[in-house]
Amino acid sequence: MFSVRDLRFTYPKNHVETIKGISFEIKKGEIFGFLGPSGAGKSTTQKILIKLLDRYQGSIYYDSKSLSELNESFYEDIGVSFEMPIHFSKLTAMENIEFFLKLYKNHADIEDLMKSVGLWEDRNKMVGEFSKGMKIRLNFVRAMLNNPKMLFLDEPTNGLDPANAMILKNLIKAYQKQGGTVFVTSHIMADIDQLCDRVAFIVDGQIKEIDSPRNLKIKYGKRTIKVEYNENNHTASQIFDMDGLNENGTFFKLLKEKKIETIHTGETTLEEIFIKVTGVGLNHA
Ligand SMILES: Nc1ncnc2c1ncn2[C@@H]1O[C@H](COP(=O)(O)OP(=O)(O)OP(=O)(O)O)[C@@H](O)[C@H]1O
Repeated sequence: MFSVRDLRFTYPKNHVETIKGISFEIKKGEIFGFLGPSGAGKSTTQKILIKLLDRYQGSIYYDSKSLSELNESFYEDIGVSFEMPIHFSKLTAMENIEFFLKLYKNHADIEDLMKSVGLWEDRNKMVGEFSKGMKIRLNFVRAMLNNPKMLFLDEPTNGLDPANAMILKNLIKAYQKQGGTVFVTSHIMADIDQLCDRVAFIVDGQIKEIDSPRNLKIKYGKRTIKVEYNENNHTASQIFDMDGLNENGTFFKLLKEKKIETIHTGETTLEEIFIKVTGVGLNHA
Protein backbone atom coordinates (compact mmCIF):
# COMPACT_ATOMS: atom_id res chain seq x y z
CA MET A 1 0.00 0.00 0.00
CA PHE A 2 2.86 2.34 0.92
CA SER A 3 6.50 2.07 0.04
CA VAL A 4 8.86 4.55 1.69
CA ARG A 5 12.54 4.72 0.70
CA ASP A 6 15.23 6.75 2.43
CA LEU A 7 12.80 9.40 3.69
CA ARG A 8 14.43 12.52 5.08
CA PHE A 9 12.74 15.61 6.39
CA THR A 10 13.83 18.85 8.05
CA TYR A 11 11.32 21.38 9.42
CA PRO A 12 11.86 24.73 7.67
CA LYS A 13 13.25 26.56 10.72
CA ASN A 14 15.28 23.64 12.06
CA HIS A 15 18.89 22.93 11.23
CA VAL A 16 18.86 19.23 11.95
CA GLU A 17 16.87 16.54 10.19
CA THR A 18 13.81 15.26 12.07
CA ILE A 19 13.52 12.19 9.82
CA LYS A 20 16.92 10.75 9.00
CA GLY A 21 16.59 8.34 6.11
CA ILE A 22 13.90 5.81 6.98
CA SER A 23 12.59 3.03 4.75
CA PHE A 24 9.58 0.80 5.30
CA GLU A 25 6.60 -0.73 3.59
CA ILE A 26 2.99 -0.94 4.69
CA LYS A 27 1.33 -3.99 3.21
CA LYS A 28 -2.31 -4.02 2.14
CA GLY A 29 -4.51 -5.31 4.95
CA GLU A 30 -1.96 -5.04 7.74
CA ILE A 31 -1.87 -2.96 10.89
CA PHE A 32 1.55 -1.35 10.85
CA GLY A 33 2.78 0.43 13.95
CA PHE A 34 5.36 3.07 14.71
CA LEU A 35 6.55 2.69 18.29
CA GLY A 36 8.83 5.28 19.77
CA PRO A 37 9.31 7.83 22.51
CA SER A 38 8.05 11.40 22.37
CA GLY A 39 9.85 13.45 19.73
CA ALA A 40 11.05 10.42 17.74
CA GLY A 41 9.34 11.60 14.56
CA LYS A 42 6.19 9.45 14.53
CA SER A 43 3.70 12.26 13.90
CA THR A 44 6.03 13.92 11.41
CA THR A 45 6.20 10.72 9.36
CA GLN A 46 2.41 10.39 9.44
CA LYS A 47 1.99 13.99 8.38
CA ILE A 48 4.27 13.37 5.41
CA LEU A 49 2.33 10.24 4.44
CA ILE A 50 -0.97 12.12 4.48
CA LYS A 51 0.54 14.97 2.46
CA LEU A 52 0.34 17.60 5.19
CA LEU A 53 4.10 18.10 4.97
CA ASP A 54 6.00 18.16 1.71
CA ARG A 55 9.56 19.04 0.71
CA TYR A 56 10.84 15.73 1.91
CA GLN A 57 13.69 13.79 0.36
CA GLY A 58 13.44 10.17 -0.69
CA SER A 59 10.57 8.39 -2.37
CA ILE A 60 7.08 7.52 -1.20
CA TYR A 61 4.75 5.38 -3.27
CA TYR A 62 1.09 4.90 -2.46
CA ASP A 63 -0.56 2.06 -4.38
CA SER A 64 2.38 2.14 -6.85
CA LYS A 65 1.94 5.87 -7.54
CA SER A 66 4.33 8.56 -6.36
CA LEU A 67 2.70 10.37 -3.41
CA SER A 68 3.92 13.75 -4.61
CA GLU A 69 1.97 13.35 -7.86
CA LEU A 70 -1.33 12.38 -6.23
CA ASN A 71 -4.05 15.02 -6.16
CA GLU A 72 -6.93 15.64 -3.75
CA SER A 73 -8.50 12.30 -4.69
CA PHE A 74 -5.94 10.72 -2.31
CA TYR A 75 -8.07 12.05 0.56
CA GLU A 76 -11.01 10.01 -0.69
CA ASP A 77 -8.90 6.91 -0.01
CA ILE A 78 -7.77 7.62 3.53
CA GLY A 79 -9.28 8.19 6.95
CA VAL A 80 -7.39 10.16 9.58
CA SER A 81 -7.72 10.45 13.32
CA PHE A 82 -5.10 12.64 14.91
CA GLU A 83 -7.00 14.01 17.85
CA MET A 84 -8.94 13.20 20.93
CA PRO A 85 -12.63 13.43 19.99
CA ILE A 86 -13.66 16.89 18.93
CA HIS A 87 -17.29 17.18 17.92
CA PHE A 88 -19.98 19.85 17.84
CA SER A 89 -21.52 19.15 21.20
CA LYS A 90 -24.75 21.06 20.48
CA LEU A 91 -25.43 19.01 17.35
CA THR A 92 -26.73 15.47 17.34
CA ALA A 93 -24.46 12.60 16.28
CA MET A 94 -26.19 12.49 12.91
CA GLU A 95 -25.86 16.25 12.40
CA ASN A 96 -22.15 15.98 13.18
CA ILE A 97 -21.84 13.21 10.62
CA GLU A 98 -23.78 15.05 7.94
CA PHE A 99 -21.55 18.08 8.39
CA PHE A 100 -18.32 16.12 7.86
CA LEU A 101 -19.80 13.89 5.17
CA LYS A 102 -20.05 16.96 2.93
CA LEU A 103 -16.24 17.00 2.69
CA TYR A 104 -16.19 13.75 0.72
CA LYS A 105 -17.39 12.34 -2.57
CA ASN A 106 -17.20 8.73 -1.31
CA HIS A 107 -19.77 8.03 1.37
CA ALA A 108 -19.87 5.04 3.68
CA ASP A 109 -23.21 3.44 4.51
CA ILE A 110 -23.86 5.52 7.63
CA GLU A 111 -26.50 3.23 9.08
CA ASP A 112 -24.13 0.25 8.80
CA LEU A 113 -21.24 2.23 10.21
CA MET A 114 -23.21 3.63 13.15
CA LYS A 115 -24.62 0.17 13.89
CA SER A 116 -21.14 -1.37 13.79
CA VAL A 117 -19.96 0.98 16.54
CA GLY A 118 -23.20 0.65 18.51
CA LEU A 119 -24.33 4.25 18.09
CA TRP A 120 -27.28 3.91 15.71
CA GLU A 121 -29.86 4.05 18.50
CA ASP A 122 -28.23 7.23 19.84
CA ARG A 123 -27.92 8.96 16.49
CA ASN A 124 -30.39 11.72 17.35
CA LYS A 125 -28.90 12.51 20.77
CA MET A 126 -26.85 15.66 21.26
CA VAL A 127 -23.17 14.77 21.32
CA GLY A 128 -22.81 16.89 24.47
CA GLU A 129 -24.76 14.15 26.25
CA PHE A 130 -22.49 11.38 24.99
CA SER A 131 -20.14 9.49 27.33
CA LYS A 132 -16.42 9.55 26.59
CA GLY A 133 -16.65 6.06 25.06
CA MET A 134 -19.47 7.15 22.75
CA LYS A 135 -17.48 10.20 21.63
CA ILE A 136 -14.51 8.00 20.84
CA ARG A 137 -16.71 5.71 18.77
CA LEU A 138 -18.18 8.71 16.97
CA ASN A 139 -14.66 9.96 16.27
CA PHE A 140 -13.88 6.60 14.69
CA VAL A 141 -17.03 6.95 12.56
CA ARG A 142 -15.73 10.32 11.41
CA ALA A 143 -12.47 8.78 10.22
CA MET A 144 -14.53 6.15 8.36
CA LEU A 145 -17.09 8.44 6.66
CA ASN A 146 -15.51 8.15 3.22
CA ASN A 147 -15.17 4.37 3.41
CA PRO A 148 -11.35 4.65 3.47
CA LYS A 149 -8.99 1.99 2.19
CA MET A 150 -6.51 3.05 4.82
CA LEU A 151 -6.65 4.59 8.29
CA PHE A 152 -4.00 6.79 9.92
CA LEU A 153 -4.20 6.91 13.68
CA ASP A 154 -1.90 9.00 15.84
CA GLU A 155 -1.68 7.84 19.47
CA PRO A 156 -5.28 6.57 19.33
CA THR A 157 -5.55 5.45 22.95
CA ASN A 158 -3.71 8.34 24.55
CA GLY A 159 -5.67 9.54 27.56
CA LEU A 160 -8.25 6.73 27.39
CA ASP A 161 -9.10 4.47 30.29
CA PRO A 162 -8.53 0.73 29.68
CA ALA A 163 -12.21 0.05 28.83
CA ASN A 164 -12.40 2.80 26.20
CA ALA A 165 -8.96 1.90 24.86
CA MET A 166 -10.25 -1.66 24.37
CA ILE A 167 -13.37 -0.40 22.53
CA LEU A 168 -11.16 1.51 20.13
CA LYS A 169 -8.74 -1.36 19.59
CA ASN A 170 -11.64 -3.68 18.78
CA LEU A 171 -12.97 -1.19 16.22
CA ILE A 172 -9.54 -0.98 14.60
CA LYS A 173 -9.31 -4.78 14.43
CA ALA A 174 -12.82 -5.03 12.95
CA TYR A 175 -11.81 -2.50 10.27
CA GLN A 176 -8.81 -4.66 9.40
CA LYS A 177 -11.02 -7.77 9.16
CA GLN A 178 -13.03 -5.99 6.49
CA GLY A 179 -9.85 -5.50 4.47
CA GLY A 180 -8.65 -2.13 5.77
CA THR A 181 -5.01 -1.14 6.18
CA VAL A 182 -3.89 0.82 9.25
CA PHE A 183 -0.88 2.94 10.11
CA VAL A 184 -0.82 3.64 13.82
CA THR A 185 1.68 5.46 16.01
CA SER A 186 2.02 4.97 19.72
CA HIS A 187 4.40 5.14 22.60
CA ILE A 188 2.21 2.63 24.44
CA MET A 189 3.80 -0.77 24.10
CA ALA A 190 0.64 -2.76 24.92
CA ASP A 191 -1.33 -1.11 22.09
CA ILE A 192 1.28 -2.01 19.54
CA ASP A 193 1.61 -5.52 20.93
CA GLN A 194 -2.13 -6.16 20.80
CA LEU A 195 -2.88 -4.45 17.50
CA CYS A 196 0.00 -4.59 15.10
CA ASP A 197 1.01 -7.20 12.57
CA ARG A 198 4.35 -5.43 12.24
CA VAL A 199 6.02 -2.69 14.17
CA ALA A 200 8.87 -0.30 13.46
CA PHE A 201 10.94 0.96 16.39
CA ILE A 202 11.69 4.62 15.79
CA VAL A 203 14.10 6.74 17.80
CA ASP A 204 15.50 10.14 16.91
CA GLY A 205 14.24 9.99 13.32
CA GLN A 206 15.69 6.57 12.61
CA ILE A 207 14.14 3.10 12.38
CA LYS A 208 16.10 0.62 14.48
CA GLU A 209 14.09 -2.54 13.85
CA ILE A 210 10.99 -3.71 11.92
CA ASP A 211 9.24 -7.03 12.47
CA SER A 212 6.12 -8.62 13.95
CA PRO A 213 5.83 -8.36 17.75
CA ARG A 214 5.96 -12.17 17.86
CA ASN A 215 9.18 -12.43 15.84
CA LEU A 216 10.77 -9.71 17.94
CA LYS A 217 9.93 -11.64 21.09
CA ILE A 218 11.38 -14.81 19.63
CA LYS A 219 14.48 -13.00 18.38
CA TYR A 220 15.19 -11.07 21.56
CA GLY A 221 13.37 -13.20 24.15
CA LYS A 222 15.13 -15.47 26.57
CA ARG A 223 14.78 -19.12 25.51
CA THR A 224 14.20 -20.30 29.04
CA ILE A 225 11.44 -21.87 31.11
CA LYS A 226 10.86 -21.01 34.73
CA VAL A 227 9.19 -23.67 36.87
CA GLU A 228 7.76 -22.72 40.24
CA TYR A 229 6.97 -25.56 42.61
CA ASN A 230 6.10 -26.25 46.20
CA GLU A 231 8.99 -27.21 48.45
CA ASN A 232 8.21 -27.69 52.16
CA ASN A 233 5.21 -25.34 51.90
CA HIS A 234 7.30 -22.65 50.21
CA THR A 235 7.53 -21.66 46.57
CA ALA A 236 10.83 -22.63 45.00
CA SER A 237 11.82 -22.14 41.38
CA GLN A 238 14.24 -23.38 38.77
CA ILE A 239 15.08 -22.01 35.34
CA PHE A 240 15.77 -24.34 32.43
CA ASP A 241 17.17 -23.80 28.97
CA MET A 242 14.45 -24.42 26.36
CA ASP A 243 16.98 -26.03 24.05
CA GLY A 244 17.47 -29.68 24.97
CA LEU A 245 14.52 -29.59 27.36
CA ASN A 246 13.24 -32.94 26.03
CA GLU A 247 16.41 -34.57 27.33
CA ASN A 248 16.73 -32.64 30.57
CA GLY A 249 16.47 -35.18 33.39
CA THR A 250 16.26 -32.58 36.17
CA PHE A 251 13.29 -30.92 34.46
CA PHE A 252 11.37 -34.20 34.15
CA LYS A 253 12.27 -35.22 37.72
CA LEU A 254 10.84 -31.93 38.95
CA LEU A 255 7.60 -32.43 37.02
CA LYS A 256 7.28 -35.95 38.38
CA GLU A 257 8.16 -35.37 42.01
CA LYS A 258 7.06 -31.85 42.92
CA LYS A 259 3.75 -30.03 43.08
CA ILE A 260 4.10 -27.57 40.21
CA GLU A 261 2.65 -24.09 40.78
CA THR A 262 3.47 -22.27 37.54
CA ILE A 263 5.46 -22.78 34.34
CA HIS A 264 6.42 -19.74 32.30
CA THR A 265 8.51 -19.16 29.21
CA GLY A 266 11.06 -16.38 29.60
CA GLU A 267 9.11 -14.03 27.33
CA THR A 268 10.48 -10.57 26.94
CA THR A 269 8.06 -7.66 26.69
CA LEU A 270 8.16 -5.36 23.66
CA GLU A 271 9.24 -2.57 25.98
CA GLU A 272 12.27 -4.56 27.15
CA ILE A 273 13.09 -5.38 23.53
CA PHE A 274 12.69 -1.72 22.59
CA ILE A 275 15.23 -0.72 25.24
CA LYS A 276 17.58 -3.52 24.20
CA VAL A 277 17.45 -2.52 20.53
CA THR A 278 17.40 1.25 20.82
CA GLY A 279 19.15 1.90 24.11
CA VAL A 280 16.34 4.21 25.26
CA GLY A 281 13.03 3.72 27.06
CA LEU A 282 9.64 4.56 25.57
CA ASN A 283 9.11 7.39 28.03
CA HIS A 284 12.42 8.96 27.14
CA ALA A 285 11.78 12.45 25.67
N1 LIG B 1 6.16 22.19 13.25
C1 LIG B 1 7.36 21.87 13.74
N2 LIG B 1 8.42 22.70 13.57
C2 LIG B 1 9.64 22.39 14.04
N3 LIG B 1 9.93 21.24 14.70
C3 LIG B 1 8.92 20.37 14.90
C4 LIG B 1 7.60 20.63 14.43
N4 LIG B 1 6.80 19.58 14.78
C5 LIG B 1 7.60 18.71 15.42
N5 LIG B 1 8.86 19.17 15.49
C6 LIG B 1 10.01 18.49 16.12
O1 LIG B 1 10.27 17.28 15.39
C7 LIG B 1 10.63 16.23 16.29
C8 LIG B 1 9.70 15.06 16.07
O2 LIG B 1 8.37 15.42 16.44
P1 LIG B 1 7.13 14.46 16.25
O3 LIG B 1 5.91 15.21 16.70
O4 LIG B 1 7.14 13.90 14.89
O5 LIG B 1 7.49 13.30 17.29
P2 LIG B 1 6.58 12.13 17.85
O6 LIG B 1 7.41 10.92 17.79
O7 LIG B 1 5.28 12.11 17.12
O8 LIG B 1 6.35 12.57 19.34
P3 LIG B 1 5.01 12.59 20.22
O9 LIG B 1 4.82 11.17 20.67
O10 LIG B 1 5.38 13.51 21.34
O11 LIG B 1 3.92 13.12 19.35
C9 LIG B 1 10.57 16.81 17.68
O12 LIG B 1 11.87 17.17 18.05
C10 LIG B 1 9.69 18.04 17.53
O13 LIG B 1 10.05 19.04 18.45
